[in-house]
Amino acid sequence: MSLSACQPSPRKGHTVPETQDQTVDHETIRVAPKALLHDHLDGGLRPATVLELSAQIGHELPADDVDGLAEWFRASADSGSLVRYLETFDHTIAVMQTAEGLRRVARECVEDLAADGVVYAESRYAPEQHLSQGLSLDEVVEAVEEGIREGEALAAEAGRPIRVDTLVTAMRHAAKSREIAELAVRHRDAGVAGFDIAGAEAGFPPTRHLDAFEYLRRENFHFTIHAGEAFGLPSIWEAIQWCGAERLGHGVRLVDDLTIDGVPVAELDDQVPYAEWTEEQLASVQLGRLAAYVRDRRIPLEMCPSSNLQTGASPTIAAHPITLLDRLRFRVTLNTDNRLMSGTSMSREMELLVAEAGWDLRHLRRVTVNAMKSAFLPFDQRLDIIENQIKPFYDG
Ligand SMILES: O=c1[nH]cnc2c1ncn2[C@H]1C[C@H](O)[C@@H](CO)O1
Ligand SMILES: [Zn+2]
Repeated sequence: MSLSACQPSPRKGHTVPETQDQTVDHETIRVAPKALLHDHLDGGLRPATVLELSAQIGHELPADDVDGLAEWFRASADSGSLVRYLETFDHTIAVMQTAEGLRRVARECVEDLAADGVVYAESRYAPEQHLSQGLSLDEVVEAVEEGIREGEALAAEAGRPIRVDTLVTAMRHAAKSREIAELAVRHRDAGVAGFDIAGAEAGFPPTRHLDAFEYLRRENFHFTIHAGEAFGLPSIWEAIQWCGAERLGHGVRLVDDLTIDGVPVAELDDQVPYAEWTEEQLASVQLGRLAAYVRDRRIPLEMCPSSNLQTGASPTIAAHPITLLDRLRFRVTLNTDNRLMSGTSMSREMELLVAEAGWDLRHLRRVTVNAMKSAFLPFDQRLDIIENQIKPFYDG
């Protein structure tokens, strides 16, 4: 992909002079420090690792070489339906059933993120899906944390320091969320920074898991909820107002609560890309009560553009609500969701927005700082990363 390839490359030290045109080239994006809040551990395996581990355990795969398998995941996830998208995880979860497999996948995840310039990430997975070979829930968490610490050490040795915390997820169709919430809290001092629910959204509202969320609040623990991806405003409303979610996983359907003269913005006749909207057009957008609450309270949106294209939540990158919500100053963050299923990375998500949605370095800085502000990390540590890693790069 060519991205303003004629732009001057950044100064030595990879900082960007304040006077420089804010368009951004491939190399600047690659080296820019990134913060990632929404990345599934079981959605980010290397195809080569899936092949190798499958061969060891006799698991049958739909392709037998690296490129073929990578393409199979991407194409199969490209179904336009979240439920079908989720079926592809059978092949990654199959090779994450032993401590060794989990440790390796976690280690490689950290190395891959660090190589992409990510300096802080929260990696999530559902321990209840990794019990088929006899591991206990605690053993699953311990294996993942070991792998992450190994990955952090290797990345530091390679000169790419990264901090990775985990979010422990409960599957929303199951009835284990209270037990999983207690598991997360048990490991809070060993790298688990928060809790989440994931899986098919329609038919499985967040309030099914109210007991878990009430428990987590009593424990002063952090949680986010996948909401407003395959289902609309009621799911977001429940996640925030009933369950007390601190952040929203996706939240893309919040756009349904934005109107101009009573018409939802996504249904306007004249569909101009959000990047091209004038200030006057932006000022004419009316926020419904829920959208206004989300913006007023600075509730972070963990947005994942490529994933949303695959599940049908958005038609194109240019028309993705992330650009409108950012321009309206919601607290937007940019994420990968599932790097394997989307064939993506943080750099690629940034490149797509620059190439197709009019983003420049100021947008990338904003979503990066937003993500760090919204991390489930102690305040002083968030500040340290913003001041010492993110701002020195983006502000030059
Ligand atoms: O985007 C998603 N929405 C809902 N659930 C998801 C998404 N991506 C991954 N998951 C599910 C599948 C994984 O097995 C599980 C835990 O990471 O979370
Ligand atoms: Zn997700």
